[in-house]
Amino acid sequence: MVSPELTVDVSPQPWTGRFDGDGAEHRRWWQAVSPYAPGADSADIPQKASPANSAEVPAVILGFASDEGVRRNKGRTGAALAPAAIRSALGPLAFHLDRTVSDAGDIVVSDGALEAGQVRAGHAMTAMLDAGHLTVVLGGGHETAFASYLGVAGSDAVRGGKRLGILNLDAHFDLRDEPLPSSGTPFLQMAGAEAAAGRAFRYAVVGISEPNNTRSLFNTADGLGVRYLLDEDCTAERVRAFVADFLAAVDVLYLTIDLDVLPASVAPGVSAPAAYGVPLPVVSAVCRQVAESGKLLHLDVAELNPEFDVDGRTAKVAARLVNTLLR
Ligand SMILES: N=CN[C@@H](CCC(=O)O)C(=O)O
Ligand SMILES: [Mn+2]
Ligand SMILES: [Mn+2]
Repeated sequence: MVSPELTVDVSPQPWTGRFDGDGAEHRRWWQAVSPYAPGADSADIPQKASPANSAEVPAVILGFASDEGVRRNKGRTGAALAPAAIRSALGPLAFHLDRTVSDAGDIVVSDGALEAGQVRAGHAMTAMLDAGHLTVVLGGGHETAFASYLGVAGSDAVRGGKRLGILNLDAHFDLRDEPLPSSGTPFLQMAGAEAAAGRAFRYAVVGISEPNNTRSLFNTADGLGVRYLLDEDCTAERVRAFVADFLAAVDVLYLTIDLDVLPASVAPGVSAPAAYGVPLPVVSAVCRQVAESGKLLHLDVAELNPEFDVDGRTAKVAARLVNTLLR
């Protein structure tokens, strides 16, 4: 198999964390993660390309260091620092995973060059997906989601006819109709791209805050057939049933977590903190449910803003959710 090209702006940096020993029983993320080398791991061995157990699919992490989407959306910038902050929070965590994890480094969005960065990240992701990896993108503002979509939409799985579902954990629809793409527009961009590709747009959102989305955004969501649960309706039981229904209607899932879905006390380090929010145990249960479905193709975590974080609280939550999804 020919190794796919990978061009990133920042190569993988060393991971750090507490050292308890070299043995497997002492292993933490910083000891387990290796630099991504296209073609080097078991995913490229044909008989291992589709492991029977989805918990053994190798994962690869890619950072999307971008402030431009939030800047264009008139929010508080700082999310470009998030990939490094999430890696720092992941590094010391005990490693209980059955899969390998590698780090491909970062795509860096320079001022104004959002669209080009999204395309570059998408290409890198598609190559990783087609080599048999579970891809994990660390944003960036929620403009990260359109980069993720480009990667997923270009994959053999989706081009080959697998029904794609996009599940967003978010206080916002991010269906804004604006002249320029931003952190507020990615899912309307996806709706247009899916229509152009002749595919159904399957988009569901858990955690919508009614006072933080205008009537116009609700109308757009209704017009596109978007399924959603309001934050106040997010009991564990209702969320579980909602996610199960959505999963049943798709073959592969792209899960995107906008950390502002969580209460501001749990996730203060975001551009737009949530006054209400979905409790962490409910969000964590969704992650477990998605992981156990075996349908997870790609995930990303967006909107962490380390400049407004408190004691790294939001970064730690992001790391914990990534760990749960890969477990
Ligand atoms: N990523 C997008 N976020 C929200 C921001 C809302 C706000 O700033 O209040 C949106 O565009 O709706
Ligand atoms: Mn969002
Ligand atoms: Mn949001």
